[in-house]
Order: sequence, then C-alpha cells, then structure tokens
Amino acid sequence: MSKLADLAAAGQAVWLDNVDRNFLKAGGLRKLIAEDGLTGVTSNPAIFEKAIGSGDAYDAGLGEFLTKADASVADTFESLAIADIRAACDDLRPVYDRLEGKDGYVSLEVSPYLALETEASLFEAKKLWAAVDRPNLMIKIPGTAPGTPAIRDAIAAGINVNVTLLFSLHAYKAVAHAYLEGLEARAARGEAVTGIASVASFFVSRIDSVIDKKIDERIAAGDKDASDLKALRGQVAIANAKLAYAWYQDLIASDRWQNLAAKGVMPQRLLWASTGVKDKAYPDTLYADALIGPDTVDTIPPATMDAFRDHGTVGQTLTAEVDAARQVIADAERLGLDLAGVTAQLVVDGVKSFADAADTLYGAVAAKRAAFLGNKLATLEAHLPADLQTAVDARLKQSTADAWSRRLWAGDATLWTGKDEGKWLGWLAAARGEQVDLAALETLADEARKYPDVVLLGMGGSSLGPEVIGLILGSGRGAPRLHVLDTTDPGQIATVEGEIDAKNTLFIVSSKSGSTLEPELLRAYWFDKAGQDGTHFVAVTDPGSNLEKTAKSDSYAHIFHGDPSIGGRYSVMSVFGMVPAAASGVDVAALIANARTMATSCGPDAPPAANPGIQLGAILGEAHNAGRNKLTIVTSDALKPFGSWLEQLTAESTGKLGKGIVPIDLEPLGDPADYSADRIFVQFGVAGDADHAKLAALQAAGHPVIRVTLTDLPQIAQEFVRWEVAIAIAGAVIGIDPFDQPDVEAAKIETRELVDAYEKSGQLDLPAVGGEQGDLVVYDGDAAALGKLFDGAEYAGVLAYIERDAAHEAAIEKMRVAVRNRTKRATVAGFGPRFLHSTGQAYKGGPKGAAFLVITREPSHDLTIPDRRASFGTVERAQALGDAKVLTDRGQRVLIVHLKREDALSQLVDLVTAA
Ligand SMILES: O=P(O)(O)OC[C@H]1O[C@](O)(CO)[C@@H](O)[C@@H]1O
Ligand SMILES: O=C[C@H](O)[C@H](O)COP(=O)(O)O
Repeated sequence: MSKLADLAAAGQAVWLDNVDRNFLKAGGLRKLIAEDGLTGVTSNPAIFEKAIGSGDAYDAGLGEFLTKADASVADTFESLAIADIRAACDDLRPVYDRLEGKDGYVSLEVSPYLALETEASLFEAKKLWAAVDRPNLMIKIPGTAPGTPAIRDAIAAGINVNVTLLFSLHAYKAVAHAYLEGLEARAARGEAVTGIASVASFFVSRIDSVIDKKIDERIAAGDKDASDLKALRGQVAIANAKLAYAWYQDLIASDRWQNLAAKGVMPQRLLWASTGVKDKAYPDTLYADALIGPDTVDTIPPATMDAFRDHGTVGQTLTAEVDAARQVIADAERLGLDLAGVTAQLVVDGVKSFADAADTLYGAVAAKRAAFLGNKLATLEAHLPADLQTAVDARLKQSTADAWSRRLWAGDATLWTGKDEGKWLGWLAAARGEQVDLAALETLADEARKYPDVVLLGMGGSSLGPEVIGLILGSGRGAPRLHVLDTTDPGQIATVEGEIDAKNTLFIVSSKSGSTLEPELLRAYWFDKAGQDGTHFVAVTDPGSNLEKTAKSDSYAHIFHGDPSIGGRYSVMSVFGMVPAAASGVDVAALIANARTMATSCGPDAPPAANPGIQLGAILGEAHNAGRNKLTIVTSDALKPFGSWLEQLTAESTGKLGKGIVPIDLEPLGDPADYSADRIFVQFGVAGDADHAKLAALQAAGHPVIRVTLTDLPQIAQEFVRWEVAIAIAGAVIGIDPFDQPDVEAAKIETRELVDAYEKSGQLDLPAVGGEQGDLVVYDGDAAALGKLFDGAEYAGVLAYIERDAAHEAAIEKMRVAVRNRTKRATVAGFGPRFLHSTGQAYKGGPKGAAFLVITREPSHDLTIPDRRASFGTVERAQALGDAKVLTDRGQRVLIVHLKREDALSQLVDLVTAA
C-alpha cells in the first residue's frame, strides 16, 4: 500500500489535480487508481493550458475534430477537453460503481470567462454535462457571488457540482447552503435527491502565498510586530481550512442537514485544492500532511503526489489543534493581515488567472486551427517599424486583458464611445452567413439567367461590395453581366444604356435607407426606360423604407430585406452584397463559407493576439495614433477593385472628429523619397503573385508594410470580414464611433437646397469665377491658386464629377503622381458623386488641412430625369458645389475647376503637372 492509499483509510479521498492526454493514454490514471487508491480527478483552465497549449499531444485529435467541419476555438478546445474528461471518467467508472456513486468523479470547469455570470454559467454547466454524458462527471462552477445561484440551480437540475475558487469561510457557507437549497428544491418537486454529488473546493496554498508576502514586506519594513508576524508564516491557509472543516462538522450535525440525510443525500465534501506547495522554503507535503480528515478530498498535483508517496505523513491532522487554528486567525486579524480582504482579492485574482490561462490556451488552439486550415485561410504578414510593433504588442496585451474579442461580439458599446455602437453589429452574424436566405438567392439566380444583363442601382455600401465581387469574380457561366451604376453622371449612365437593352435587363435597386437621392433618380429613369414593367426589377432595402413601398406599388419581382443593425459599408455579406452576386451567377455559398471561416478566426473566443481582425485593427489604430494615418492600398491586377470597397469602410468608419485613417487607393507606388512618414502600406495579392517591385524598398526605408495573400479569388470574402473587424477595432483604438457618419448629411442638405432652387428657378447658384484659362473656368481662385493648392496640405485630393472611365482614371493618376512626388503628400481621388457616399465622410470630418481640386464639366449629352426640371448633369453639378461648400466650411482648402468641354481634362492635367 502506498502512503497515498493510506489516506483513504484515514477517511480522505485522494484525487489527481491534473489531466494530460499522453498520461491518460499511457494508462497513468489507471495505475494511480490501482496502486494509490486514487478516486478522482480535477482539472482547471490552467491545467488544460499546460496540457494542450504546448507540444503536439493534441494535434491529431484537433485534426480529427476539424476535419469533420470547421469549428470555433472554444468548440475545438471543448472537444479536446471533453475527450480527455470522458477518458478519465471511464478509467474511474469502476471506482464509481464500486463506491456506489460516493466517489470516482472527474471535474471539468465551465469557461472562466463566465465566472461572474449566473445564467451563462448555468447554461454552460448544462451544456458540458450533456456533452460529456458520464454519471461520474462533476461540473466545476466558481463559488463567486454570481456563481452561487448557478451552483444551486445546477444541483437542482441533478448535475454533480465541484464548487471551485473558494477561499473564505463566508463564501464556503454560501455555497454549502446553495447545495442544500438545490437538493431541497428537487425534494420539493418530488425528484430524486440521491446520487447527486458535490464537493466544495477550498483553496489553500494561494492564501499563504499572499499572506506570507504581506508578512515578509512588513518584516522587511521593520514592523514592530515582526516576531508575531513571522510566527504566522505558513500557518494561515491551514488554519483557515481547519475552521472551514469545523463549520462543515456543525452543518452535518444540523437538523436541516439531517432531514436531507434521512432522504439518502450525500454530503458536499470539502475538497482541499491548491495543495501544491508554492514556497520552496516549506516542506513539499505541508498542505497534504496538515489537512487529513474524514469525508474530505485532497486533490493533489503530480509532483506533490510523488513527494507524499515518498515521505508524506498520514494522521488525523484536520481535527487536531483547532483552537490553535482559531488563534492563528485571530492573530492574523489582530496584526492587520486582513484575511477577509485577501480572500476576496484571491477570488478576483483567481477568476483572472484562469481567464488568463484560457486566453493563452485559446490563443494556442487558434494558432493550431489556423495551421490546420493552412491555405484555406488567407494570410496576413505585417512588417512594422520597432516603435510601432511595441505599441501594437502593448495594445494586444491590453485588449486581451480587457476582453476585446468577447466584448466586440457581445456588442459592448463601451469598447468604443459608449453610445449606440452595440446596435450596429449585425454584420458579425452576416459574416457567418446568417443574414441571407440561400434558397431565395438560388431562385433569383435561376430567374436572372434569362437576362443578358443585370444593372445595380445604388450608392456606397449598396454598390461598392457588389462591384468588387462582380469585377473580381466575374459573372457565372450563363449568368447575366453585372453593371453597377452609382452615379448621376449622364455620360456614365449613357454608357450603360448603350450596353444593355433596358426592356430585357434585370434591375436591382439597392438602398438601405430607401431614400438616397441617386438610386431614387436612377430608379425613376430606368423604370421609364424599361417600359414601367416592375417584373424585372428587384429591390434590396431595409424593412419599411420608401423604396420598399415603391417596389410594392410597382410590383417588383422580389424585395430582399436588409438588417437595420448593419450599416451600409458593413453590408457586403448581407443581401446588399449577396443579391447582386447571386443574380450575376457568383457562387454565393462559397463566398459565405469563406466569410464564415474568417468570422470564426475572428471569433469571441480568439484572443486579440490570435485574432486576425483584432490584430490588424491594433496595427491600423496604433499606426494612426503614431501619425501613420494614410492607409496606402497596393493590389495585384486581379484584386484592384477591392480598394474602392476598403476605402469606404476605412474612411467612413474612422474619418470623424478631425481624426481618421485616410485610405489611399490607386496611387501608383513611388520610391521612398516620394513619401512622408505618414504612410502604412497594405498589399493584396493571390498566392504566386510577385511582391510589388517597390514595396521592399519602402519596407527597408522603415515604412510599415502589410501583405495579404489569398489562395484563390473567392477568399476575398475573408478579407471583407477581416477588415470589417479590423476597422471596428481600429475605431476603438482611435477612440471614435466606427458606425456613424456624422458629416455626410451636410453635403446632402446643401445639394438638396441647390437642386430645389433649380427646380424653381431653372438656375444653378454658382460661385464667383476667379479666372479662365483655355477651356477651364476656375471658381473662387485662378490658375496661380491652382499651382499652390496642394502645397503643405495634410493630403491632396482630386474629386472629379466626370464619367469614371479608363482615360479619366489615367489622367487623374498622372496628376496624383506629380503632386505626390512634388509635395511628398499622400493623394486621394474620387469620382463624384460616388465618393460622397464613401470617402466623403473622412474628407469632411477626418483630418484637417487637406486640399481638394474639385472638377466639374459641361456634359456633351445631358439626360433628363422623369418628373424633374433638373437633368442628371445639373444634379451632378449641384452635388459638386454642395460638397465643395461643406468641405470649405470644414476648413479644408478647395478649388473648383469647371471644364467647358468634355475633353478639356488634359488642359487641367498639364497645369497641375507643370506646377
Ligand atoms: O444604402 P443607402 O441607404 O442608399 O446608402 C448608401 C450610402 O450612403 C451613405 O449613407 C453615405 O451617404 C453610406 O453610408 C451608404 O453606404
Ligand atoms: O481543483 C483544483 C484547483 O483548480 C487547483 O488545485 C488549483 O491549484 P493552484 O492553486 O496550484 O492553481
């Protein structure tokens, strides 16, 4: 018989305070049962962290689990833990049977993140109880104030409970009563009360660790009570435990208990936890030796077991010298060691340290999952200058401690400004494919096949996502071509008109609000062109909008409802992105599968440092705070369209209150000498693409460089999700609400006033002409002002209210490169009115000191709008003027240049590049 087995004879059950797959597989537990009379096992998050977090013992099991289907980090961990716990339960089953349920238990703890949540703890206890499905399982629930009612209800539900994290007599009494109440509730309902087991895990060594430290500090400081204090070293934890046991004996003798005992219930045994000696100055069996007594359990870590087997001492120590124990506690009180304060703090620290262990464990599982997924997950590599890397590391540490992953998914508005941010997180569910009805999309895709073309009418979030998907993935075989019209430019509209037969085209009118000016005008225009036949019109809009009403009265073929808790720029994985994708034959299910993979990677259980979205958000936010607020987008040709979607997400979400990340899209890369230290570069490519030729030099020159690599094009959906999370998190780092767009409305009001005035007078109110040169009219300035416009600007913008085509893009690019190389400032460009619903927010509300060249032109062919005096060309011009006024009002530098002829842009390019 081993000394450990002798403990059983002394009335104490010996449990193993450890779980480890290799040990279980090698029959280690069965050996302890056979040789040491072991009758139970405990685990906790720190134990699993040690077992699973390092090494490869669990890799095969993890692979086996994830091969069946991708799963969250928490579910993956649980599958591994449950397998171990079941194996341990099965090893102990003969003991459980032999002792008729009095012992033979294995404990599994509820998530430490729930230690302060009653309902969630109870829910999880029930879930784990069902998942492990073994009668000799005990669910560990912390004996915190919120945990105590969960303990009572779990017992009442017939679940065996190991109450953990007990440090004080006070807390122990509360959970002992909770146990009785749970049993009494069952008895009152006429349910069986036999066969339900519980232990109360009273922690020992951690108390000495804190009290001894206090004692040492006071002695070192020359405390007058030094010798009395010294006498208490290593005494308080054991004394505290002895008093708990004395109270247990009183409880067992009480009438209340005896009433229950008469019904055959088992006592809730005290279990000594935290029995590994932490101070090497003490004998290594100190706690195991000192707390031996009947009807108790000692859960012992492996090293302490070895020590006890070798030189432990078995005796009835628990009931010995109880008065001396009372004296120790009284002395501790007299000497101001504040045991009550210490034990209260230990609960807080205990919850935190188990949560920290879970963070590390979940981080490790997340990394293993990512490794398992391999190229099914798009990769991101970041090369940051040392100071930025330090700030990012600190942010990831802080955000882990502050539970940002969980708070994001829980919709905790205090992550941002504490306003209504929590109401704008519907995109997280959409990222998991939960917003769309795939069957309805398939029906639409089938119907759409009879049309050669599908035209999407919408702005901003209602057009950019669909356009990115359409341009990057193309139409499916036999499916219609997708045209996106997000403009009032008559030339652009005419171009689409030349490409389609309006009477044989599917039109998708897309607007969340259902009241945005451009889609409303376009809808009216095309409805006429289509012979007022609503059967080839589809609406995508939030419930109850004006668009929905029109769609109903005009008998549209379908109305797809958006989710009002998703803002436009976050709507791509909802119907706003998926309806046009389905109509043009894109494999929507593949997009959703990709989005879900990334959403899982960015889940509430993936701690910040292992969470791709939060990691990126920390980089973007810290780069912004360090003055690197120009996110410069570099793409391979195939991924070029992605930039315009990312522009809206970034600019509209972060550009406000004078702060913000300014996205720089389609600005050709230059040499290090062409830039200031305000940049962060991100390159998007597909596996096999070469690095952009100039990127390495920029990285070497100390600029932060991020490289995103997709395995295939449908993985673009992963980037939607990664960047949505990242920008939300960057908002938290910057300290703004990423879900509002406070400065967009002002330009809309100005435009509306100009258009309304035009409807009455037939005249557009133009600013004063400053000068003319060739075919250019310069308003509120002259050609000389144009030469100086961008000097010293925070960044330079070219905002062109002209047709968006390759020639115009090339001309604008020429101006940008010239300005960038001359001024070293970042340059942005936008086609109006498209950019108004995208980057426009940041240009007005974001960083100040920017300079904008606003370009308007006389259209060669204007288009009339049904029931309006104003033509598309007039509305477009009014939009330019309205926005320019608001930009000026906000303190940005603005010069408007009007092209008297459609083809006069080259004259302006010459002026700007010559400056
Ligand atoms: O889908 P809606 O309501 O027409 O809005 C279009 C776009 O306009 C904006 O509200 C900006 O004006 C964007 O946020 C939005 O994506
Ligand atoms: O149930 C067991 C406890 O979780 C364990 O004994 C805690 O021990 P520690 O204080 O060494 O972490």
